[in-house]
Amino acid sequence: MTASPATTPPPGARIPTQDLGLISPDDLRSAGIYDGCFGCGKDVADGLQVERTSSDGTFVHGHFHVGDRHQGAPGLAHGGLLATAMDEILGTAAWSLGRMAVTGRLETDYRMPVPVGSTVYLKAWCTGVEGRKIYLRSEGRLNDPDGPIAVEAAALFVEVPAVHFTQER
Ligand SMILES: CCCCC/C=C\C/C=C\C/C=C\C/C=C\CCCC(=O)SCCNC(=O)CCNC(=O)[C@H](O)C(C)(C)COP(=O)(O)OP(=O)(O)OC[C@H]1O[C@@H](n2cnc3c(N)ncnc32)[C@H](O)[C@@H]1OP(=O)(O)O
Repeated sequence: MTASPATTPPPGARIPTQDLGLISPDDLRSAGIYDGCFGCGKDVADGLQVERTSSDGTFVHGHFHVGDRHQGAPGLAHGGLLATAMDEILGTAAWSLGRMAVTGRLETDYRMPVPVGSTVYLKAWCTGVEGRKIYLRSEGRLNDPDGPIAVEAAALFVEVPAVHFTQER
């Protein structure tokens, strides 16, 4: 992955090990908080419906199925949707560290076309934290957790206060 300086942690940035586990859409729904995410909302018919499957303090994993509604070129996934999938799993990795954070910068490398009908297996991990800045990487593999890398990303997430998500911001 060719990451820019903005998404590369500075020397000495620490890598946190805290793992709060996955916050699933079901958790959010039952808490009455949130059900409308384009990336993971189960009831968002045209969304990606990314399913998060595990978190072990280093890596978070998930997957999604590429449907007709995700097409760009005929029969192939749209690149913007693949970037969205990267954003989703990167955000999951940041939040599973107990950090309320939003995407500041997202860089994506597309390595292979992703056909409609594929399942993309997602993985993300933190490469360093400095102050409010959280550096992360992710990858999406084709049709198998160990399949070829079709898309990969580097990102800078920035920690924000809860008011970021309210009308009062
Ligand atoms: C997000 C999910 C919400 C859901 C909530 C509900 C339930 C949660 C449950 C589960 C969550 C699980 C998973 C999450 C899933 C998906 C994640 C999706 C994430 C998104 O899809 S989220 C939407 C897109 N996102 C935005 O909508 C952000 C808009 N934006 C801003 O809100 C501000 O722009 C902000 C806050 C980014 C910074 O603003 P600010 O004023 O607070 O701080 P400031 O500007 O000082 O930046 C501080 C330091 O970051 C550096 N920095 C900032 N941006 C940079 C850039 N682009 N390039 C290089 N460096 C950058 C500065 O250079 C400085 O660095 P330094 O400290 O060294 O000077």
